[in-house]
Amino acid sequence: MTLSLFVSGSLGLSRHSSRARVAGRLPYTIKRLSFFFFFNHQQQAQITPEGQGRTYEGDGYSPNPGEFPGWMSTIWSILTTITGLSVFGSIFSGSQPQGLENAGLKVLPMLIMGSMIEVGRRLSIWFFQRFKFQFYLTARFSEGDPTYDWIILLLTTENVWKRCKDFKVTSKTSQRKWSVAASPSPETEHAEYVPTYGMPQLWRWNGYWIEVTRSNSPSGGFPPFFDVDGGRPGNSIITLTIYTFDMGVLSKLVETARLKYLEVSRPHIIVHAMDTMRGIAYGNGTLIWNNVKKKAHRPLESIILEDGVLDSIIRDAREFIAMEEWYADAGIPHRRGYLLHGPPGTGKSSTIYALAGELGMEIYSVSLAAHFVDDNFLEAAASSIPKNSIFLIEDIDCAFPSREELEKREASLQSGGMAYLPYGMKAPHSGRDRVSNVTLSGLLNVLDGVGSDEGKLFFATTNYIDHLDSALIRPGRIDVKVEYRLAVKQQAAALFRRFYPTKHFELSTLYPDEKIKEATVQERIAELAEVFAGRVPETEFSTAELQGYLLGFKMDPLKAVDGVASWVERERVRRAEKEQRENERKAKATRANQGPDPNMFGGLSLSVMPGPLTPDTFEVVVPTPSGEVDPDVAEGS
Ligand SMILES: Nc1ncnc2c1ncn2[C@@H]1O[C@H](COP(=O)(O)OP(=O)(O)OP(=O)(O)O)[C@@H](O)[C@H]1O
Repeated sequence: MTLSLFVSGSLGLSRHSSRARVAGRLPYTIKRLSFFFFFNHQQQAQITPEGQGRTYEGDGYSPNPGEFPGWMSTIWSILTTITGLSVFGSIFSGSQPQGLENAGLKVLPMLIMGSMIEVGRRLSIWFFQRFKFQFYLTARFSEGDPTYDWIILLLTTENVWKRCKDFKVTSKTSQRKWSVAASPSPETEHAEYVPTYGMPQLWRWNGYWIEVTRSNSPSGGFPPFFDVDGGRPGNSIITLTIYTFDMGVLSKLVETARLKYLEVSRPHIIVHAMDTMRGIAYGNGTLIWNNVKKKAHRPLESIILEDGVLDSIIRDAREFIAMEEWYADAGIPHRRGYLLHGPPGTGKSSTIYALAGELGMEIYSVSLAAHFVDDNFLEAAASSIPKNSIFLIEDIDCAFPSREELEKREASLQSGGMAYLPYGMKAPHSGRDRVSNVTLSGLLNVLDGVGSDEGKLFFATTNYIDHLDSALIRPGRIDVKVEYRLAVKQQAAALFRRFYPTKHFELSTLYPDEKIKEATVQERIAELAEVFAGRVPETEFSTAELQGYLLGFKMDPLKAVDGVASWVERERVRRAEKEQRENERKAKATRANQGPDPNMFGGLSLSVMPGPLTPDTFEVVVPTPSGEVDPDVAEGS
């Protein structure tokens, strides 16, 4: 009775309520109780980091199956079923109040029991949640973000996945894959073993227990036809659950991972690009700098430029990095833009890679010609690049013609025969007018905006500086312009010396026949280098071309020197022939662009023959796409 009164009171029922009313109000009261506990829980859920193994749906809470002891739920459902049946049975078995009274008397203790069990269950969940929220914190690392690479490297080096039994095996390439050593001598391995990290792992780090899980984010409904490390669609997410009160543990862990990453990647140059397939799949805002390549560190000495050029670039970049505070004080955005321009194969890209290695920076390279890169994508890409990185756009001119170029084309269309093009026919070069979905204003915004802030170096390369819009290369966007030229004699000689390091040669092999002189190997190589450079005409060949020639004589500097003059002649002839072919092609294109002669209709030439116009008196000449007349003339019929 006491218990019954207590429950009645706690349920907000008056002592004067009849038992029937108790039975009637009970479901409502239980609901209210549930709401009370749910409400408390939901408050907590709002401050809970995501991904903690429970689901919150709408405004209700449903613990995941198996999360909380299931026996309580079972007992509760049995009790409520029995109770419900008894109540309804009692109500409908007899219409007399006496019957109802008896039913209430029998059922009430069971109801109370059930309610108490449910209350207990809810309370336990509530305390359990609070305990967990107090004692752990979670951190999520998404693939594509630089922190993902830091953490996965730490997990790999700490052998967190050593119990993993599921691997994806691929052949070794320059693509970075975070594989684990499958044998005692991984250097001799020809394959890479990437754990698929299917099972959660428990890891003890610096005295803290950490639970590591890997999941894949939803692919946004994109068909799962492409593969990721785990062989499943979607962007991989590493979740760390650290059992601690102290938020500092997380930042210490991330910093340790970052330092480890820097240490491991220092011998390489890391180049991030966007993965095409994922670019499409996650073009809806999620950026994936996931195509990561490791390149061998390129020593600065291996870059052969005219005296002082390389030094001045490095000095400028170092000064920029060191003067962050000065920029902030002066209210100038801390960014610096470099444009390296000049003929192909003169060392523009090589300079950037060597510089990245020297400054310990990673390169984030975007191709404006990629079909999934538009203004929004570019802006998001640029702003997701971490501080102290190089943002690189190679061949920036290929994305769009300059305003001047467009005006020229416009004028040519106005004055030329293209005005006569029949409806629906495209100008031959119209497909090349826009090889990119990025607009000039979009690119300017990126260079001015957040993407270029925060200590990032922006590098662009081009073979045609005069094709670039003047707005693009004005100071503030491009601060330093460096011209690369075809090789001068001093570069040819330096390249020769680099090609033939003294340690590989005996003096006897550096002299023809027996005319060996008193000299060191170094002196002899230097002498040969001067002869070589003397035979290479100045600013006629790129460094890459000279390198290509020398590669044919890797161990034979004498032959390289002997053959260079005839190679120069052969190259000149080849170039002249190429130029002639190019001129002919241009002439044909111009003829085609000049439009039809007065006898042309819709691109078809009509030659009217004297006499009456019958099907036998005209011929249809079908121009080929290049503007040439098809030799197979179709006779009118
Ligand atoms: N100045 C140079 N010093 C050393 N190597 C060079 C130099 N120029 C070119 N090379 C060599 O030639 C090859 C191509 O060089 P690189 O890609 O840097 O030229 P680029 O100017 O960027 O060409 P492009 O304009 O076609 O991109 C590389 O293998 C590089 O080693």
